[in-house]
Amino acid sequence: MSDKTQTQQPASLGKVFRDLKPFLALAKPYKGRFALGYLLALATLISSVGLLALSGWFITATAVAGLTVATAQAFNFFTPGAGVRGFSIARTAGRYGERLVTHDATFRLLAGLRVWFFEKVEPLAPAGLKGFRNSELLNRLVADIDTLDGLYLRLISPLLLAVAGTLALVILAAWFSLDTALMLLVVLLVAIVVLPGWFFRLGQKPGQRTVQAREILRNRLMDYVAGQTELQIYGAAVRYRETIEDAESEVQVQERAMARVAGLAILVIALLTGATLAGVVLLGAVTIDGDLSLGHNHGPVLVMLTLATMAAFEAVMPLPSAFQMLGQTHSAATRLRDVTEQQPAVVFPADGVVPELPMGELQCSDIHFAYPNGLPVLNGLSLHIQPGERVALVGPTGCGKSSLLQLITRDWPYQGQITLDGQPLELLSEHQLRRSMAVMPQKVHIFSATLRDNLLLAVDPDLAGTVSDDDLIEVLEHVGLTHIAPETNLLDTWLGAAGQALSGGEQRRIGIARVLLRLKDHQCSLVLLDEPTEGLDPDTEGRMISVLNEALPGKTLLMVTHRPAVLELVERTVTLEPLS
Ligand SMILES: Nc1ncnc2c1ncn2[C@@H]1O[C@H](COP(=O)(O)OP(=O)(O)OP(=O)(O)O)[C@@H](O)[C@H]1O
Repeated sequence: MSDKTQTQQPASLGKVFRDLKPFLALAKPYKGRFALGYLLALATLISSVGLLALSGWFITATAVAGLTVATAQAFNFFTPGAGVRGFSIARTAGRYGERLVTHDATFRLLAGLRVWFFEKVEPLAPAGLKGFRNSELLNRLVADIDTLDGLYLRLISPLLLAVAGTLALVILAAWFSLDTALMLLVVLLVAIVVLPGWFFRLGQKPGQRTVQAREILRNRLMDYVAGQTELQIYGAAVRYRETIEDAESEVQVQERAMARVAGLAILVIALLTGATLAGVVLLGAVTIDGDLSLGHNHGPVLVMLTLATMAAFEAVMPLPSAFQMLGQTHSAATRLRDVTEQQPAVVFPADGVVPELPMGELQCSDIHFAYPNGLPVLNGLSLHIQPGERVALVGPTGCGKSSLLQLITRDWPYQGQITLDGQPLELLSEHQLRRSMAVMPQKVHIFSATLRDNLLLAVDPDLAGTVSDDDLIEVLEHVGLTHIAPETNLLDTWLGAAGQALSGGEQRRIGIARVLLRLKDHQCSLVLLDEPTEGLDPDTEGRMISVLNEALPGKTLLMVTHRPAVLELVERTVTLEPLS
C-alpha cells in the first residue's frame, strides 16, 4: 500500500514568516495573556541579569573593601544583600508566573485553533474532503495544531526577549567601556540574526520530513487497526506490520537528524558564550588597566559585567533550537492551510426562501454530473415526482442512483436544476433543506454514543425536547431493535466503535428508525432511501416494508433499490441506464 504524501520545497525565512502570519493573527484574542507572559519573561530576565551582576559586584567589592579596616567598616553590606535576595525571589516568581501565563495562553490558543480548523473543514464535507483520508484530517487537527505551539511559545516571545536582553546588556556595557559594548553588540547580533538563520536552514529539511514521516506512521497505524479483519483473513498482517516498522524507522532517522542539529546548536552557543566572556574579561582588563581600587569601582564593575553577560546569554540560548524547529512548524502550518484554504464546493444561502406548504414535489431537469475524477455519472437526467408519489430508482450497479440522491441532498455541485416544491435547491438554506427531507444513506453510520443519541440526531434542533424516551422506544419496537440491550437501560446502551457492535441488518434498522423519527416533523415532505432493506432477511424486510408503508402516507418517496420485495412500497419505477 503506498502513501500519499506531499513533498514541500525548502522555503526562505521570509516566506516562512509570511506563511505563518495568518496563524499569528489567530493569536489576537489572546494577546493580553501573551503580553503579560512577555512582561513576566522580561522581569525574569532582568532579575537573572540583576542577580548575577549584583552578586558579582557584591563579592568583588566586599573583597576589595576588606583590604583595609577603614573601607571594611564603611562598606554597606545590607543594601546589596537585600538586592541579591530581591532579585533571587523575583527571578523564581517571574519564571513561575511566565510559564503559567504563557502555557495557559498557548493551550487556549491551540483549543481555539482546533475550533477554527473544524469550522473551516465542516462546510467542505463531503465534496471538498474526498481528497483527504480521515486519519489525515485527524492528524492535522491534533498533531499539526500541537506543532504550532512552537510558534507561539518558543519563537516569538524568546525572540523579543533576546532583543530586549541584548539592548539592555549593551547599554550597561557602554557605561563601563565602549569597546566592550561594541564587541557584545556584534556577538549578540550574530547570536540573534546569523545563528537562527543558519539553524533554520539546517533544521528545515529534517523538520519537514519528521512531520511527513510521523503522518505516514499514524496513517499506517490507523489503517492497520481499522483493517485488522482483512489483514488477518488474508494473512497480510505481518507484511503490513513491516511497513509500519519501516515508517517508524524513518521517523527515528529524521528525529536523529533533528537531535544532531539541536546538539550542534547547544555546542555553538556554549562556545560563543565562553569566547564572549573571555572577550569581556580581556577588554575589561585593558580598560581598567590594573586599577582594582574601590574608589573607582572598576574591579567590581568588571566582574558584574562578566556575570551579566553570562546571564544575558540565557536569553539568546533558545533561539537557534527555536529556529531549527521552524521548518517543522511551517510544514504543519502549510498542511493546515491546504485544508482551510479550500472553497466549499456547495454553498448554502444564509437566509433561504421558506417553503409555505411543503408538498414534496421533486423536479430534476437535465442533470449533468461528474465526480472530481472527471468521469461522467449523469448526463442530462430528468425526473419529475409528484407530491406524495412513491418512486423506485433502479438500474445496474454503478449507474449513478446513489449519486443522484447525493445531489438532491446537495453533497455535490451539478449542472442542471433540481427543485423542491418549485424552489431551486440552491435557494434553500441548509437548515430548510435538511428539515424538508428524511434521508437514509447507503451506509448508515453508527456514532460512538448512546442509542438515544444515535436516534435523536435525526430530530431537527427546532423540535428538540418534543421527542420523549417513550417515542424513541416506540420507534425501536417498530423496527424490532428492542432486543439489543436489557429493557432497563436500552436507550443508554453505548453503541459504535467504543460500545456495542451492531450487525449490518441492525445498523440498517437504526437508519430506518432515524427516518421514522424525522417523518414526525410535518415540514419533512420528501423521503430518500438508499437500499433500505439491503442485508435484511425476508421476514425482517417484510416487517420494515409495512412499517415504512404506515409512515409514508402524504410523503414523497424516492428509493434506490435492487430488491424486488421492496418495490411493493412504490407506485412507479424509473430505470437509470449506465452511460457506457
Ligand atoms: N466519491 C466518489 N468519487 C468518485 N467516483 C465515485 C464516487 N462515488 C461513486 N463514484 C462512482 O460513480 C459511479 C456511480 O456510483 P453510484 O454509487 O451512484 O452508483 P449506484 O448506481 O448507486 O451503484 P450501486 O447500485 O452499486 O449502489 C460509479 O462508477 C462509482 O464508482
